[in-house]
Amino acid sequence: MNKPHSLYIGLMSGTSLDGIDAVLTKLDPNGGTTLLGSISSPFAPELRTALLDLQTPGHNEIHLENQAANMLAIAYAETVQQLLTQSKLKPSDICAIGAHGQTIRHQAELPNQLAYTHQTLNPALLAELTDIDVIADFRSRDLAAGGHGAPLVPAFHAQLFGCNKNIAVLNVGGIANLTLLPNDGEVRGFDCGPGNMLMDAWIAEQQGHAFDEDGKWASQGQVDKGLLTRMLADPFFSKAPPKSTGRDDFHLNWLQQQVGSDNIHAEDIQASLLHLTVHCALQALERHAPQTQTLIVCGGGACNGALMRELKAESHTLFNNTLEIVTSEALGIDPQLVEALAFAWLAWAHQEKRPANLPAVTGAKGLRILGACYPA
Ligand SMILES: Nc1ncnc2c1ncn2[C@@H]1O[C@H](COP(=O)(O)OP(=O)(O)OP(=O)(O)O)[C@@H](O)[C@H]1O
Ligand SMILES: CC(=O)N[C@H]1[C@@H]2OC[C@@H](O2)[C@@H](O)[C@@H]1O[C@H](C)C(=O)O
Repeated sequence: MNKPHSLYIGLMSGTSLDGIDAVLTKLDPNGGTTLLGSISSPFAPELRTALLDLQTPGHNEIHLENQAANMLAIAYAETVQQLLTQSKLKPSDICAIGAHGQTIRHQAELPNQLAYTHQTLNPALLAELTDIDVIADFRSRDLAAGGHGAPLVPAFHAQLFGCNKNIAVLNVGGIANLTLLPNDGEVRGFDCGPGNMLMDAWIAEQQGHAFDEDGKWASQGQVDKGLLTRMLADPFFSKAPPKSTGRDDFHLNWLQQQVGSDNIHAEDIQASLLHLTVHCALQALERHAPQTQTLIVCGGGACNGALMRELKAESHTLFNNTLEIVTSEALGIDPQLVEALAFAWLAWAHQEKRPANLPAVTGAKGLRILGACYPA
């Protein structure tokens, strides 16, 4: 605290489980962000397996979870070290690290029970290894105040993209989430359904690839109308916000149940999953912000050419050719770094004692300061 600079590091490892996105940013006194450097490091296979195994309940979870939390802290610390070396900086130059951790459970609505969410990470070890203040556990306080603890990026999207136009931001990560930035109203946002996660899971199961490069495999298939209809009948899609989801709700078993005993070609399943992602996002946008003029796409899905083409094609029908769709790249922001930038900003907000949740988004009963600090 009280460092002369306002340099922050943001560390994000999201629901795709593809690795760590790290950014070094300079924060101005109003929360304006200037990106100074970035690194993306894929997870080592054993760490990815350990984190993936924890997504479903299993034997000896407490031990396994703590081991994974330690491994993740070590992987985060190595990434921070690379970022410092690359930027020719030392730990004392950095105000704080905002570290998301890995979501392994997200139970934001439990009938007759208190809700919870859990991002695994050993933040004390990360502070010890880096000698930098670490801010972690950003979601719990919002949940304690009755919110979903997610999505948290809408406040940052408002800061980054401004609120004076009818803009929406679509993050297509493992899960897809929308931020609505109307020019005359409150910032809103919610998770709209699966992003890349089911497509990743299906191509991994069928072909052993981590993801469908540029959506090429999906492009070889046709949407299966029966499968699409069954998938869209999942109650999550018709729920009103606030709403959030994760691997707890959408996973390979969920897909296999929807396919059932139908004999559908594997590439048609992939095409249907791509269409599901596109359709759910645009339908939610049309339902909640039909006046939107520009949709900014970020997250790894922005790098999927087939997904971007289908978003544009489907929007012509739903929005009558009035919706412009761009990736954040067009605005000079790497789509894959937006969430890591958000966690640097959330760390800044914590250190500045500024509330960073949006009750209109998460459903919390009030504004709250997010995160817990582990001093260097
Ligand atoms: N060139 C590409 N072609 C197709 N898909 C891609 C490409 N590059 C990235 N992706 C997709 O983006 C995913 C990673 O996206 P991202 O890093 O935004 O997710 P995340 O941050 O883990 O998820 P979330 O936002 O839900 O927390 C990959 O798993 C893959 O599905
Ligand atoms: C519980 C959790 O980790 N949720 C993630 C996930 O990934 C995308 C979407 O679902 C979003 O709600 C959230 O992440 C971003 C960073 C958020 O909080 O805004």
